[in-house]
Amino acid sequence: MEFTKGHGTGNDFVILPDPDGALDLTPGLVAALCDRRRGIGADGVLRVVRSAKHPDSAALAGEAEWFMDYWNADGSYAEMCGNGARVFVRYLLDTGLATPDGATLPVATRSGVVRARVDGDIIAVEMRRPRLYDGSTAALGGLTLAGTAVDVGNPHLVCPLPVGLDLGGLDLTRAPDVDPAVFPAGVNVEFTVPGSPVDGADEHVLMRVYERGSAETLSCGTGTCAVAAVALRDAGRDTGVVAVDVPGGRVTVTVTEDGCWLAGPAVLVATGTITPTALPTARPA
Ligand SMILES: N[C@@H](CCC[C@H](N)C(=O)O)C(=O)O
Repeated sequence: MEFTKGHGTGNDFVILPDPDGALDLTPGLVAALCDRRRGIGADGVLRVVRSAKHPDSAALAGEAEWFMDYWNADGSYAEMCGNGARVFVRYLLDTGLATPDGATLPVATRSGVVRARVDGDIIAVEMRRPRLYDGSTAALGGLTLAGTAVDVGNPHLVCPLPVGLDLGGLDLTRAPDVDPAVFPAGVNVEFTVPGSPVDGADEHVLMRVYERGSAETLSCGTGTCAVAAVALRDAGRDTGVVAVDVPGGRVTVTVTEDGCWLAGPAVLVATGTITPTALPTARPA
């Protein structure tokens, strides 16, 4: 089984080419591949399959040739992965499965078709405009933090920290407790503090994230979109450009009237061959 390893601002993925959808990809195999000591190690898996060849994307085959079959490290599915989409596009281009023609490149996901633009090292994807819902809370380490629920195709809870709380001091070695009535399918939880002004950005935010299905990651693209939308709302704006610093680097989020562009580096670092029989015993998600 061939693989490529790639990342977007440190959010890392095992990429599996499977154009005809022939691979029997199970939650156990995904978890084994993502195991950082016994497998390859990653926050998630991106299977590269023709849209026409996968039941979740066949209806989108007329709009996008390739389907990003995204899985979290624990073997669960997610509807959308912003950094994954950017790395997926890097893979399509570098392997010649798609050709940059100056226009946007469509990619099918479980949350619909996203469009990508390439500018050298930077890959930007346009996703849906984040939808802001009611407040909820996240509890960790004896703190209960207020946040805003945000839908970016997948669920998020954005919690700006009260003044005086240190972002780096949060213990994200375990999942924050959230309200299961508000998030019955789980949620990605972002914690933020304001940053100092950045040229070309209307707002600047520093963020850490605890991802559903992957634990703390160095970056979460959809999370940065959720954070940007909340920062703009709190600044009294509907649209704008937000620089978001994550532990793995910086992305730029541009919220428009009808969408949200996520831009940042996307890098492929290795290719190789997996020995499936040597992987840790498949375990259920
Ligand atoms: N890291 C991703 C989000 C991946 C999915 C998430 N863990 C979920 O379960 O919703 C991103 O870059 O958006």
